[in-house]
Order: sequence, then C-alpha cells, then structure tokens
Amino acid sequence: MNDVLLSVSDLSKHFGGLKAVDRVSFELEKGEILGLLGPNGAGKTTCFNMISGVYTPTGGSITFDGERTDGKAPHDMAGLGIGRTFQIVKPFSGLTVLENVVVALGMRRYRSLSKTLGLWGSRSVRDRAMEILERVNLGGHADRKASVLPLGDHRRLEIARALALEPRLLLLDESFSGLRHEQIGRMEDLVMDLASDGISILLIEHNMKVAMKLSRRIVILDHGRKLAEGEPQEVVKDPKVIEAYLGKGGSGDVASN
Ligand SMILES: Nc1ncnc2c1ncn2[C@@H]1O[C@H](COP(=O)(O)OP(=O)(O)OP(=O)(O)O)[C@@H](O)[C@H]1O
Repeated sequence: MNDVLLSVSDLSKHFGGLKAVDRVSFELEKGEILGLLGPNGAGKTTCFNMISGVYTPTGGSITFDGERTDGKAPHDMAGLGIGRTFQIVKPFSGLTVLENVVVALGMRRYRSLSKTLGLWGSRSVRDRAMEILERVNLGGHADRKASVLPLGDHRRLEIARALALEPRLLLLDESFSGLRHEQIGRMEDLVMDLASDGISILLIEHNMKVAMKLSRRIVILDHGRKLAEGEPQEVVKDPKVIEAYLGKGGSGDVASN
C-alpha cells in the first residue's frame, strides 16, 4: 500500500532571477504531521502557494493522492481536499464567527458568494458550521463579530474555515505566531486532535519547540533549497541547520530559537 499523500519532486518557483524555491523534494505520508521550517525568506510560503494552487511551479511536480496537481487552480486543490490557513489572518471581519464558517461551507458547495449568501437561512448548514466551531473550541463565540476576536481565536477561526472544506491535507501557515504561552498549548492540542482524526498536516512554524513537539519529521529550507530532512531531534543537531539558524560558527541550541 502506498501511504504517501503528498509528494513534491524537484519543485521550483523562480521570480525573475530569484530562486524562491529551487528543486525541493519531499513526501508527506497519510496521517503525518510534517514540519516545513527555515529562516525568513527560505521559500516556505512559496511552497504552500504552489501546493495549494496559488502559484504555478516553474519546474518540478506535485502529486496529491496519486494525481499530478501542479498548475491546478486553488478551487480545484480545495475540491481535492487541501485546506490552508494564512500567515496573516483574513476572515470576513464584518460577519460573525458562525457566518464566516457558513461562507466557507457555501464556497465549497457553490464556489459563488451570491449563492452562498442564500444559505444563511439553512438550518443544516448552520448546524454543520456550529459543529466545526465546536471542534475548534469556538462554539461559545459563534455570534461574536470576527473582528473582535483575539488573535488566538482568529487563528482557530482560520482553521475552522479550512475544515469546512473537509480537507485530507491541512496546510498551517504559522498558526502559532503571536500566541501567548497558554494559547500555544491549546493550539498544539487542537493540531494533534485533527491529526488523530486522520487529517494530514503540513506545518510552517517558526517556533522550533512547537515544531519539534508536533512533527514526526521536519524538512528545513534555506534560500529556496532543501537543507535537511529527518526526525526533529536529528535535524536540530545537523551542523548545516545550526549554521542557517545561528550563523557561521554558531554552536547554540536551535531548539531554543
Ligand atoms: N510573488 C513574489 N514575487 C517576487 N518574490 C517573491 C514573491 N513571493 C515570494 N517572493 C520571494 O521569495 C522568497 C521566499 O519567500 P517566502 O515567502 O516563500 O519565504 P518564507 O520562508 O515563507 O519566509 P517567512 O518565514 O519570512 O514567511 C523571498 O525572497 C521573497 O521575497
């Protein structure tokens, strides 16, 4: 049985002369949490943008559940079961938390905002949206305006909207960034719950402790290239990784970054 859900092979994205991603290959197995790490500008978000269909790769291939997907549009990727969150949260801030998830459910069904608005009165859609909110522990905030949520809840709402797509693969782009200590613990629990429900997760994360705790394996990018790959404890000891994070001659602890 082939357990690979996502495979990227020699994946590249060049912007003019800038090789934002350069011949990167890795695989993510079904049910796995894989960390995609690296210093600022390493090419992580560009990888997400190719996997989720926002960018067409300059070269290489992306295979999702056995199907070549490079070059497909974002709504096709969403339809195949790839959901994502964004580094900068962007809910419909004038809508309530519940309405934000209703819109996400409707966009999945109709791909049209005007038809989606017709779902407002649908009891079954609102019930489904509520179920999703309960799953991310936002049930108690359903009727609040999204604009008033604190950052930790905004990030949960982003995940709720991605879950409306019923993803098999969830791309989490810095879902922990800016969270306070106790919010980090709750977010870790949520990510582990989602994975134990069978959702595979590709995680961009700057907080090395979080990435090491959650990820079974880690891929490190630097200047668009894959620098290292392996189990977290191995990867953080790799001299190349220490140099990328801490500079030449660095001898500190990457994990405390
Ligand atoms: N649309 C674009 N046009 C031109 N250059 C881009 C574009 N998108 C990204 N880049 C460049 O590609 C490189 C990789 O950017 P990317 O956002 O993928 O890095 P990252 O690893 O996600 O960084 P960070 O951790 O800071 O978010 C950077 O030099 C960035 O400036």
